[in-house]
Amino acid sequence: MTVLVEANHLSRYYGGHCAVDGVDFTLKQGEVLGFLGPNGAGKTTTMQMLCGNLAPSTGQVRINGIDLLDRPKEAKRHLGYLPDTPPLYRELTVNEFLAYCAELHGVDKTSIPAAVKRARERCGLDEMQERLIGNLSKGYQQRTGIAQAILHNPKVIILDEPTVGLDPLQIREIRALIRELGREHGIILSTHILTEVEESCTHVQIIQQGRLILRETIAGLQRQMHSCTLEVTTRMPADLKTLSALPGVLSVEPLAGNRLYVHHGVDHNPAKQIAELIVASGWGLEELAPVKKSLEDVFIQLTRETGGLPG
Ligand SMILES: Nc1ncnc2c1ncn2[C@@H]1O[C@H](COP(=O)(O)OP(=O)(O)OP(=O)(O)O)[C@@H](O)[C@H]1O
Repeated sequence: MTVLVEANHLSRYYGGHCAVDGVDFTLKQGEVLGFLGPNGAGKTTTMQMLCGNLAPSTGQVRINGIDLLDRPKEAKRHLGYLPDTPPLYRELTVNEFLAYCAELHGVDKTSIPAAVKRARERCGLDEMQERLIGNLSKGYQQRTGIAQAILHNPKVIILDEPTVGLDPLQIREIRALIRELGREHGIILSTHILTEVEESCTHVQIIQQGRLILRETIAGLQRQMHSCTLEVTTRMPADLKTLSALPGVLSVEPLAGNRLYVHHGVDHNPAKQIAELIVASGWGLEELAPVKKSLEDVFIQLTRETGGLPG
């Protein structure tokens, strides 16, 4: 798969303070990369360096194989950017605004109408084309912001918090649009919303105190969400001592009613033995299921392990 963004040992100092510290990563075509991190972790600084708006103190960024520092104009032709506050002109219609942006992106004059039509269609804006931007709902304004980012058909799209301030229906629509755009382009999506990463992204990257602490596929992240705990419910009270003696069981934690948590080792899942014991003992098996950690749990655990979050 084509590598669209390659960042090598990217660092940025503000005076003596190191905001981004030796970040490496790649983005390939067809990937939607969710960029997460606690406040002040270095997300905005990294995104600004990737867009060519901020010079790195050290390191290199290549966009579609072109060095962003050596050939910025050429490299930026392959980049589309939606900042967290989209630069929209409220007094222009959608068509007027997109045509103006196409000009700014350097789209050849004769190609502008076709470029505007294509971006408008892809972002579901056809019915709004003659409306003033100031009169559009927030969801349609955000679509207009995304349309301006893809006008010049860039290989890489960078979206900063694209669903902030939208209602649940609009959020769902924008996420579907991002997934669709992700098939043809490479997308980097900065967000604070963990479920957004699960819903829209193929990969996730977590930055903490300027360093990358995780780069994973969403499938890999979902594997990390499996904890080593089983929740068991029986009809009759189970004998905790007998359960604890099963191979692989580390401890048994009684909950309310006839519910229990059985904690086990990473390499040994005793679900089958537990089920057999409950049936053989006549305790009546009602439920036996793995307890899943939320993405939030994984995020907090990772950022705590690397010493970032208090508590
Ligand atoms: N212009 C600046 N001058 C000095 N320090 C800065 C500047 N911009 C950012 N910083 C510092 O660099 C660090 C990283 O900031 P950055 O804005 O990149 O983080 P972030 O992950 O985007 O945070 P947030 O989620 O709060 O926007 C922070 O400690 C911040 O205070």
